[in-house]
Amino acid sequence: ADLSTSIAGVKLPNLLLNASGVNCRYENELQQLLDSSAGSLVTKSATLNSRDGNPEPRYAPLAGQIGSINSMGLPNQGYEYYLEYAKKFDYNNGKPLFISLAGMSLADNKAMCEAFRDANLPCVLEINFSCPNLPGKPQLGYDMEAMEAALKVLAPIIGKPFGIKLPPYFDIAHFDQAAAIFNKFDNIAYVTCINSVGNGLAIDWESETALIKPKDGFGGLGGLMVLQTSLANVNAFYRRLNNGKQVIACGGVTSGKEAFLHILAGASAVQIGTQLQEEGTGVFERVSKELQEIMAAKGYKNVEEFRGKVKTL
Ligand SMILES: CC(C)(C)CCc1c(C(=O)O)[nH]c(=O)[nH]c1=O
Repeated sequence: ADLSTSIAGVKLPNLLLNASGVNCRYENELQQLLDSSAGSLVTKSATLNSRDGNPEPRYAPLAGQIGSINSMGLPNQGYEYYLEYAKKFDYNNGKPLFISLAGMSLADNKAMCEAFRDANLPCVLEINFSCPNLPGKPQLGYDMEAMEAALKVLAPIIGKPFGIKLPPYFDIAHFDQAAAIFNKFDNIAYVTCINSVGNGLAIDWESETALIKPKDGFGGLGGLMVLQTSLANVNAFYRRLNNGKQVIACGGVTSGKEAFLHILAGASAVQIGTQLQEEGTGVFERVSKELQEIMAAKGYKNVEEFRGKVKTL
């Protein structure tokens, strides 16, 4: 079965790719993704200057393989490292390149977007709206006015199709408000739903201790436990976005089954985070095969035949 797809004007031979943040901070990790069965790759969200991130342990899998918790603190090489990588990237290798940006301020996001615009490269920018906002204010993705103000500055600078990485929403009014904002910007080509479910707390019952060190153990939740929230965000934006805007799914994909569900919910591509962290890049081959087996069993030749076709009662 054909798993290829197009996003923001670039063609992915396979709709599976990594979630930003996992196995994508360093060039050697990015090469591992290129050498895998993934159809594309996205870099670790970049900030203006390089960052070490939070003290460890800052990532932990949850017992029973139900998911993960992380408070990495945006460890990355600084945007110029990823700009250089994007300048020497072989765009004829068959897999497109996505670059994630998470400025610590609108000024930082503006400067990074201007640098990528001036370099005029075929890579696709994915702006991480879980980036922090002013102190005391929620992350950008939860501040509708700040999110619209940021897009009014960044969308014209980027000029060409780009994507935004969104935190999960849990209120229908928020789906409505966020989608109405995104529909105002013609060059928002896609949204990636979801980033980790913010500020969970994982505690080990034997040691009576939080699993991760930063933020008193508070961190973003990922993996199978966030699947239903992710499916809802994928489908909510699939139903609300117009003018051909697409949705990339991220959240809870451990096998072909969850990838299939995300496509039913409306996803044009599917990112894998926690399962990639736990299993390694072989996950792309395994999930691709499982998805193709499911499609064959159901008689689907390509994903267009069932994308967004989730039935309701
Ligand atoms: C949470 C932020 C540090 C503000 C952004 C980077 C990020 C991180 C991180 O680097 O801690 N972890 C996630 O699960 N998603 C993210 O978007």
